[in-house]
Amino acid sequence: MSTTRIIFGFHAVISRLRQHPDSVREIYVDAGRSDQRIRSLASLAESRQVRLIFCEHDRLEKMAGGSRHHSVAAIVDQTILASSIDDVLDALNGPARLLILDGIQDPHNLGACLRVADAFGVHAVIAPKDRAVGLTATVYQVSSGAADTVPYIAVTNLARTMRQIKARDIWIVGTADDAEHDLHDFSIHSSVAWVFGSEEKGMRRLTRETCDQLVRIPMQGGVESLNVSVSAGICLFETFRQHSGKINNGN
Ligand SMILES: C[S@@+](CC[C@H](N)C(=O)[O-])C[C@H]1O[C@@H](n2cnc3c(N)ncnc32)[C@H](O)[C@@H]1O
Repeated sequence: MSTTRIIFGFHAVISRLRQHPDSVREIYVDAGRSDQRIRSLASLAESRQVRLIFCEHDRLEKMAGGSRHHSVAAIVDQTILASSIDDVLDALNGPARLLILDGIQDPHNLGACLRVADAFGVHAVIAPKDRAVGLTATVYQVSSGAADTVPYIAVTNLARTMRQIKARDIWIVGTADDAEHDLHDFSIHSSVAWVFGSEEKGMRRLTRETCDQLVRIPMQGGVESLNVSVSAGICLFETFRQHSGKINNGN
């Protein structure tokens, strides 16, 4: 028997319908809405043969349990995009791009990290099973569908997983505002795993020590550090920029 979960919001529900229509059991829509957005969703659901149920606003509120639902929810089967890092790496036929998140607590940050991971072609997001938020309904919603496109792999021992990644010739770059190397002067390896720390404490000591190199994003103002998803966006954009430059220059 497969486990189900509830996802909320137009982006999350539409993305799930497009990526994994067979996993969508039913969709709930606020009966008070009949605008164009709802009509497009209804026609997409019909084309994928998924039942759309118009219900009272209160029912959606209860289903959402405090999350913002934007008048739409869906009951879906849990999808597992990949169960191990080896699954992901074995399926690649080019350089790897990975994102390692060491203990993100805030679902908004994890959702935003998944979103930038999707935008910049990350092959998997890896995080510890314990002391990290995991794929909650809010993460799904904030990720705007990226939780359905980027494999999220929760591991028991992050440092051990990092060593496995290194053994596959992937360069591991940790990020910290006190790192010696500056992102400006940093040539990013073709296969790279970026590591980001938690909101409050940054990377744990062992995680930091297991990195091949540490890099900082230069900042000008008075704040000590950037938000983790903003940092991930900057580093992944820079990776994308350098790697596409290499392709364009024929290197
Ligand atoms: C909010 S910061 C953590 C701040 C925490 N107080 C610390 O001591 O690291 C969350 C994560 O974003 C990344 N980050 C934030 N600012 C950065 C910067 N200027 N350069 C590199 N990474 C940064 C790091 O991965 C950091 O662990």
